[in-house]
Amino acid sequence: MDYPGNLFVVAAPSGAGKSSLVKALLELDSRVQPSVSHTTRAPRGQEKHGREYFFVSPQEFDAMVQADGFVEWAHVHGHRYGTSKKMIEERIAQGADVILEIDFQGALQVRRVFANAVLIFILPPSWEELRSRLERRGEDAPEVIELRLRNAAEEMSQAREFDFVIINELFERALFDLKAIVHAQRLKFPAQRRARADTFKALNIT
Ligand SMILES: Nc1nc2c(ncn2[C@@H]2O[C@H](COP(=O)(O)OP(=O)(O)O)[C@@H](O)[C@H]2O)c(=O)[nH]1
Ligand SMILES: Nc1ncnc2c1ncn2[C@@H]1O[C@H](COP(=O)(O)OP(=O)(O)O)[C@@H](O)[C@H]1O
Repeated sequence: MDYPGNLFVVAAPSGAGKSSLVKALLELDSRVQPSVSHTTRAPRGQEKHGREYFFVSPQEFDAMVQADGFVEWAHVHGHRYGTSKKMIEERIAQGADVILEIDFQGALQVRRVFANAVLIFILPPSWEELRSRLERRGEDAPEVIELRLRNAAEEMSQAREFDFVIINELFERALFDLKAIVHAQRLKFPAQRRARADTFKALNIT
């Protein structure tokens, strides 16, 4: 199905900088809306229910799975995370651009349902830098950091399945790349024709 809005899916190993990049994009571009996932993990420091995630119990998560409420869901770092199907479909049907920040398993599942989804993978410049970002962030216990680093190798081996890869070395450069991908998607023929209907009509382009 061809929706008027675009769907962007961003995946990366934990600590590569995906949340920071998506947050900066959202501040710059009001046409992009975040999708808020459901998770069984506990909130961290400043996180709020309904803002970073919908924090739900394993039983509530099971009920959504049974009701076919997720476009995708996966086990990540010992917890379950899922994307509500209804929330995405409604918004891209209304012409909004929606961005998902999910793990690689989920990203590949989303593409099976929304064939036009744009898959973007964020890589850190090195293993040393990935570790030091996780440590500097100061949100996770040492054993959680070790688990995330062990999972990162598997996650990164999937990068070739994605449409675009951004190396997040210099933050501003990586943000520029992310903006360029979003912008290029909007310039594709059907989107451009919808956005500039008057011009297309004046030029007799159907
Ligand atoms: N499949 C899937 N993965 C998700 C979803 N929401 C978040 N994730 C992923 O779960 C992982 C853990 O996220 P989080 O606990 O917030 O820690 P982070 O890695 O520091 O962002 C990350 O790889 C997220 O991209 C979702 O709805 N579906
Ligand atoms: N290009 C960058 N250079 C240095 N530090 C960065 C860069 N991008 C992100 N960070 C920092 O690295 C840490 C992890 O970033 P975060 O966005 O939380 O990663 P993720 O969402 O991929 O787990 C944060 O403390 C963030 O401020």
